[in-house]
Amino acid sequence: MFEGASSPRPHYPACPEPQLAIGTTKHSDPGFLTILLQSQLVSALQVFYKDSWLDIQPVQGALVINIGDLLQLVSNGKYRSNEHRVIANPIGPRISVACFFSRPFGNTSRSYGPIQELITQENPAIYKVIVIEDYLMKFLNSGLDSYRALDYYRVTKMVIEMDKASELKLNYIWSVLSFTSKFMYEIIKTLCVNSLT
Ligand SMILES: O=C(O)CCC(=O)C(=O)O
Ligand SMILES: [Fe+2]
Repeated sequence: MFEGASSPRPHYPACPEPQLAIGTTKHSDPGFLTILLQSQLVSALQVFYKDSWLDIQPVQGALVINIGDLLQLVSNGKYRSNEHRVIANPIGPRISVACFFSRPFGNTSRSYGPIQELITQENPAIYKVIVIEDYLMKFLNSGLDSYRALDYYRVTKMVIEMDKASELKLNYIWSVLSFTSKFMYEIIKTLCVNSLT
């Protein structure tokens, strides 16, 4: 086994009423890569692709490779992690063997960021550097949210683009406001002066 690899065996009991159960919720794997030997028994793994769920049919002797969030981060978004889920099934138990390639265990102060060689002026870093400890906390706390831990590390640039019509409208509102406030100021001044004299 490589450093940073773990190999749990997800075990899914048969579900008598799958229509009432969730199975595993939609998620992307937090590490770099996951190599999966799917149970041949039943098709239960689904990948979210172009707004719909696709069944990943088990193929005899084939391994499924899932790209994880950390690979998306270090490749500066060139490789995209996939969102997947496992649906509940009346046939089972289903046992698959997953090998997660994540990060060296025990060293939670380790940091990762987009690979320097991939960063140019045309392709600036779209992710900040993460510290594993902080990232894992965000991952564990994200629960059923659709906002992923990785999303917290996006470099966001607020670009406010305004079309000509909105700009004209804004200028108009601004001039009306400043005229009104000048007008109001003059009225208040006159009232004050009058009341004092
Ligand atoms: O059991 C499977 O087919 C997928 C398991 C999985 O997505 C996971 O353990 O992260
Ligand atoms: Fe997964």
